[in-house]
Amino acid sequence: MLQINNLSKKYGKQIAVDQVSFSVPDGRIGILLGPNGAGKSTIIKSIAGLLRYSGNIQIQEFPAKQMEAKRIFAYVPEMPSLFEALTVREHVEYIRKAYGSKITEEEITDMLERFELADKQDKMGNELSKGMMQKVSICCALTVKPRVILLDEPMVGLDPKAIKELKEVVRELGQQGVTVLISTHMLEMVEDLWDIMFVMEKGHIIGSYTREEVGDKDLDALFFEMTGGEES
Ligand SMILES: Nc1ncnc2c1ncn2[C@@H]1O[C@H](COP(=O)(O)OP(=O)(O)OP(=O)(O)O)[C@@H](O)[C@H]1O
Repeated sequence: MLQINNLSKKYGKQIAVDQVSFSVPDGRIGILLGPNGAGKSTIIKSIAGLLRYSGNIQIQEFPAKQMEAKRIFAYVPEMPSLFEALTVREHVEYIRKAYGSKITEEEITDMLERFELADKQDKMGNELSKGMMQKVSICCALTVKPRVILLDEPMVGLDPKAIKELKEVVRELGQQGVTVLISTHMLEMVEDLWDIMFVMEKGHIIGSYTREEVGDKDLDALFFEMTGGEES
């Protein structure tokens, strides 16, 4: 479970996020949508512990700032940032050891194969394309075996095969009871993926729906209805 209570963030005098509260239950896939400047990245970075903020963020039963929360939480940033001098495999090993993850060798091999990184295991971080870096970043997050995972624009720069795999992985995570939150502009990429959606505008959540509530209504229609036609 991911729970945000009264989250506020100011940059100087400007209020970027104003008393926002929402939660994503266990095993559910949440998506965070909103026009440019709505405050999505500010929320994501607050959850990931990269910004100072006021309010409470809870990861499972732990406050997000506690070590117990950090151990069960993984974050895929919008811009992958890898160690230049570690190979693909070493990135995964590093995370496995740092988190004391119970991921098995077989699971690592399977994950690297799914993201077409198996034959690139010995490439260094600085020898990878942007898309490959993104895939390594995703694999590092999966290596944690998190209970809560946050993905910021995860499909940007990925090829169609990687997008397909990522969607499948996200669905599998949900089935395993992992809580997922995806921030994205690419409505078509998450159309068939989400369980609960949150739409932000000007620092507030202006609407939230569960899949059950909207039936077959498509995500585009819902989004534009709520934002009055502004581009995502
Ligand atoms: N480092 C910063 N310093 C000052 N203002 C900032 C900073 N980062 C964001 N802002 C402001 O906070 C508001 C919310 O920005 P944020 O990046 O969270 O929006 P967003 O919804 O992620 O937008 P986008 O879809 O364009 O990524 C905007 O008005 C933005 O100008």
